[in-house]
Amino acid sequence: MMILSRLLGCQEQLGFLHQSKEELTDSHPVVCNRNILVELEEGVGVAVMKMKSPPVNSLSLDFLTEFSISLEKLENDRGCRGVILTSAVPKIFSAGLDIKEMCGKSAEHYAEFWRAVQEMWLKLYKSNMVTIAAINGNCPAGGCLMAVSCDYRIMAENPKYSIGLNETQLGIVAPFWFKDTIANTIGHRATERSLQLGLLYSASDALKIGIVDELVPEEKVLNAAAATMSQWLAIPDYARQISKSMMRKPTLDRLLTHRESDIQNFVSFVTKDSIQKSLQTYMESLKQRKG
Ligand SMILES: CC/C=C\C/C=C\CCCC/C=C/C(=O)SCCNC(=O)CCNC(=O)[C@H](O)C(C)(C)COP(=O)(O)OP(=O)(O)OC[C@H]1O[C@@H](n2cnc3c(N)ncnc32)[C@H](O)[C@@H]1OP(=O)(O)O
Repeated sequence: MMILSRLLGCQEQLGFLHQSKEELTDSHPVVCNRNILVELEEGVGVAVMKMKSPPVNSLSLDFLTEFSISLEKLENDRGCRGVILTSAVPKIFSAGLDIKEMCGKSAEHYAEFWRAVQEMWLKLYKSNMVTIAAINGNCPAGGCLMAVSCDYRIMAENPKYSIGLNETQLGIVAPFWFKDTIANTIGHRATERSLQLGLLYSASDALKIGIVDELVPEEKVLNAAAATMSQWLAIPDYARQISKSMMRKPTLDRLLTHRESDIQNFVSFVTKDSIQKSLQTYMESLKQRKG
């Protein structure tokens, strides 16, 4: 019930009510949501989802809810066959899960938050559409999860940007389905090293290890994503979708089977004093780094 009311509440915020006339008459309909801008190029059947939640596109409960609803809308739109996921915030793809959602809140809140994280991943990983991440900025932890859940990743070749699952550096643990998703991308051994050490890879190292598929100059990321999209869309949908599902279903089923226990694990993990302390110390270190 709580989730339903949040979804309904969010649908109002989603801004279908706030579209300007220009946006509606444009041949590229734009939906201006609070955290995500969705632009569907109807003739081509490709949507661009631009995350725009400054300063760092952190994945808050509101953001995740909006993301899942937006993706579902595209999924149900027969005119949309592909999605490019990118950021409208300079230098940041996404800073990952919003740490504030994991600090000093109730057990009920943590459970609701974690269900929303699961939902985002389930929707993205099982999408029938072609999904391409156009990574135009830093991409740690939950941001990396989003990227590796797509079918293909193109990253800006900027030495200042990094990508990876750095959870252990915060004193927390990436859950099994984060691990499965990255292992399906870079293999078991590289995942073991990557997870234990909480490695963040530079763009060039990310290409070498296979977290990303291609590097291009920053200003060409979106064009490169569009070019790759047209190659993938040249394959008949049905054959491609069955192949995708064949590869991903066991990983999806594992979370679906253990969804409730995964939420309980998260809640009991995150409510530990030691974990709360680690997360608070990490947030403070982020603030101090600035000063
Ligand atoms: C047994 C296991 C069972 C179950 C599982 C249990 C547990 C948990 C699993 C949880 C999995 C977690 C996944 C995650 O995604 S955790 C988040 C990890 N993210 C990071 O480590 C990134 C942190 N951020 C950065 O490194 C930098 O901010 C970044 C992205 C490189 C950008 O740098 P910069 O442009 O310089 O910006 P600032 O650092 O100055 O940040 C601006 C502003 O944003 C705040 N902020 C940054 N990141 C986050 C975040 N992830 N959440 C919330 N807030 C964030 C930062 O503090 C600044 O705030 P201020 O108020 O000072 O302006």
